[in-house]
Amino acid sequence: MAAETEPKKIIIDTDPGIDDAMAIFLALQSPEVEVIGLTTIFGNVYTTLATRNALHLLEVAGRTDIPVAEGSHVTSTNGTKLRVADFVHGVDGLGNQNFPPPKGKPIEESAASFLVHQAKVNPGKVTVVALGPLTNIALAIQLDPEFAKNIGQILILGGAFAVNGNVNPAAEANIFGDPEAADVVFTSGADVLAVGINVTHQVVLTESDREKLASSNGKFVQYLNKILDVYFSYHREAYNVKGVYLHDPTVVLAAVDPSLVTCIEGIVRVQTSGITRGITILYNKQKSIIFSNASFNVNKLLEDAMFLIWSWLRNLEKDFNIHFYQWSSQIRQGFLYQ
Ligand SMILES: O=c1[nH]cnc2c1ncn2[C@@H]1O[C@H](CO)[C@@H](O)[C@H]1O
Repeated sequence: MAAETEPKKIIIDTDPGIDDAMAIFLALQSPEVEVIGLTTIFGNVYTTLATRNALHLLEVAGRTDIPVAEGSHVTSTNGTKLRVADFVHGVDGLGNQNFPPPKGKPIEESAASFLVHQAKVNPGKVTVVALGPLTNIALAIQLDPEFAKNIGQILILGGAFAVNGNVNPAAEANIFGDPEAADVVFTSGADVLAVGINVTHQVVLTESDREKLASSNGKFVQYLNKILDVYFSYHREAYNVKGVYLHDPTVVLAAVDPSLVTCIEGIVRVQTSGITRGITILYNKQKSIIFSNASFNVNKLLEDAMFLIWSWLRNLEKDFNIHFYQWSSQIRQGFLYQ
């Protein structure tokens, strides 16, 4: 008999957020992972609203057994001038739907302390899926010098590797939200896998995909269909695309099925000042340069989005009860790159 593999324990650090909602539902629908907690952060919304939305999404999913730990309200350098993307996700972060307030409450422990604690009791076994600015993760690293060693892997939705950013030509939104924190994480020595917008902009849920989803009466798809309007409008106006980028779900897929992922390895640093504040620089070691600073550590970048949409749909199909398999051949032909 095949040995049962234990599901991978994940903590989702999140700023919900429409694509965060998709990612959280996707994780809850995937038996390969066990969501052991949500930690919250500013980004798409302020932290207070992120906590409220995280609790709400767990109530929608019927998973109030999962704890929510509230994260930092300020950046890792105590910055209070936060850039919040309500123009992408609506003022409530969930497509302006006026959902009722959640019944549940966050736990007493802070996000950083929850991360430290969980990594300590399950050394090497916990994956953090970081979907917002990296403040909580940097605080965890600063709180416990052992955290970078204890944590299994840190998967990051962030960075714009060799492409323009989405906040400005240099910076991607999550890195821009707290560049100092991002640099702490990339140089921490932890096992870091970054999924930049150079990848996620290839993972598009089109209008016709959405129509197919809408024809399902699954609970998650009905909910997502409601909140997606605002996200579609934003993408049409800002990027002139007839679809939405599946940023956060792509990172969850890298946790659910690492075999989908091809990576390149290199050193990543984040610029923290000037007009390129928030830019992510990858040095992929094609040329041997001797650095005077020996503390650089190697990070991995998700390189290839080829099979991700297919896989995303495969997972949600459990709820959507419709069939998408014919799409995989299209994806193999490379339409993602057109
Ligand atoms: O133009 C933008 N400005 C700010 N945030 C954005 C923009 N486009 C997408 N996102 C949000 O930032 C993360 C990816 O960078 C995603 O969470 C996405 O929803």
